[in-house]
Amino acid sequence: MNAFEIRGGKPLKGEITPQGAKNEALQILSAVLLTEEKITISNIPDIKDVNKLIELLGDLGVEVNRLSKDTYEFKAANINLEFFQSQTFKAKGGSLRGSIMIVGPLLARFGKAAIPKPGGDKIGRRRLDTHFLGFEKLGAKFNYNAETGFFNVDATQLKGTFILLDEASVTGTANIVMAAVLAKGTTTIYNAACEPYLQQLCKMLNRMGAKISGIGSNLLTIEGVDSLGGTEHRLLPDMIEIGSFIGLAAMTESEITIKDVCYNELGMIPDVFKRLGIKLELRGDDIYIPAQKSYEIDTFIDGSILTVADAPWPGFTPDLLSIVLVVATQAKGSVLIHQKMFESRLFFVDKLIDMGAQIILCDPHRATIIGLDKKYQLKGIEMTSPDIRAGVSLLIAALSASGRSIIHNIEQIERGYQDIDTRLKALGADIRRL
Ligand SMILES: CC(=O)N[C@H]1[C@@H](OP(=O)(O)OP(=O)(O)OC[C@H]2O[C@@H](n3ccc(=O)[nH]c3=O)[C@H](O)[C@@H]2O)O[C@H](CO)[C@@H](O)[C@@H]1O
Ligand SMILES: C=C(OP(=O)(O)O)C(=O)O
Repeated sequence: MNAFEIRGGKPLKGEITPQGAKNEALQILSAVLLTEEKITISNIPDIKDVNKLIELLGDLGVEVNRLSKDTYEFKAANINLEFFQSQTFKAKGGSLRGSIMIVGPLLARFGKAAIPKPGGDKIGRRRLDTHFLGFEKLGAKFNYNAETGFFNVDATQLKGTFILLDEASVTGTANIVMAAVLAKGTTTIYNAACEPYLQQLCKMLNRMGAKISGIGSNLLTIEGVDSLGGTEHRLLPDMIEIGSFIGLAAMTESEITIKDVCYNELGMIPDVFKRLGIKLELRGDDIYIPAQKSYEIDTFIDGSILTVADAPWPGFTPDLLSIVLVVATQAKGSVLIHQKMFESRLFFVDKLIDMGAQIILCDPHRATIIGLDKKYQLKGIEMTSPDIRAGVSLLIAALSASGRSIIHNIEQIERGYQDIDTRLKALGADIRRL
């Protein structure tokens, strides 16, 4: 297992460009299975989870052509459905969360699909009911084979229908949309997730010939078509990286410009950081963060302590709550972090407490942070990254802390952040891979 050694306490300076969005990439890559024609995708991040899915597509028989560092061409003309039975598929398909989204397209195009129980972060229960209840509504038969650990679905012909999702699941909505585009008749999906990455997926599917309306809302209407064609697609910048860099700048008193952020797609992310007292300016389509000695957490209008909670889009994404939490440890004032969606994502606060942060973990979902207002610097320690976002939060804490920190299990961070050590070094960070 690799580790990072960080010597913290140095302000950083410069420009950083966000990578293409990890979670959009996983949806868009799955969609290439819907057509036998060529699909070109650009701004693909070179990160573990995305590369694993690309490899899996290749194993399934998709022709994969890398045109440049971040641009690939895919052609899913000859899919090997036998591959589902293999041990390789079990190992690779189960190693990331995003692989679940190959089920919808395969079911739609070939009438059957299987997937081992998918991986991803260990951040609490991560059920898949929404996905399979949706497929069943479209007429598929579903079974989970406890012995093999595989979810299987099959259908001779999917039929459009009204589906009220049991929750606004992001990957669940993407999966059901990709199944419904080739179903017979009209599908209406209510309580659909509507975050920008899903909007991107729906727009791409429409360019391929699908008929989806209601994009951006929680009510999607999909008129099924017989087949889909090729297209070109560019991924948005990764909004979680953008939020992480805003947090990094504030914590380390750094002057940083985050380039080409597609500000209009960031929803309430900039405002949440502003409520922590962080100054940021929109310059063109860049976010400029000046070096700040201090930042003060807002209160609610009635003077009560601010709560930052996650919610399905357009609410605040759960993937940035760990970053907000770490940034609050050095703010002036207090904030309650309420992680409603995942029940095991806040346990990493132990490490921050060891570093000197003042945090009360109220229960698995809530933590109160009493900001130190930079009066006491965090101190470097040795720690292990439990999940991707906690990992980056610990990295930010280590960069702001005095002395030396070691972060183990950085594979978690590298699931989602491309060349993070090299890019931070370019800003002046003292970070070394062990
Ligand atoms: C590969 C990928 O894209 N992963 C993202 C995707 O995961 P993923 O699609 O797996 O997450 P879901 O949207 O299905 O659900 C996330 C969690 O929130 C809960 N939930 C969801 C909706 C709802 O209305 N109420 C509710 O409580 C679910 O039970 C689950 O515990 O979306 C999550 C929520 O933005 C992100 O954290 C993940 O990074
Ligand atoms: C939880 C995340 O990823 P995944 O769903 O792939 O585990 C994340 O990106 O923060």
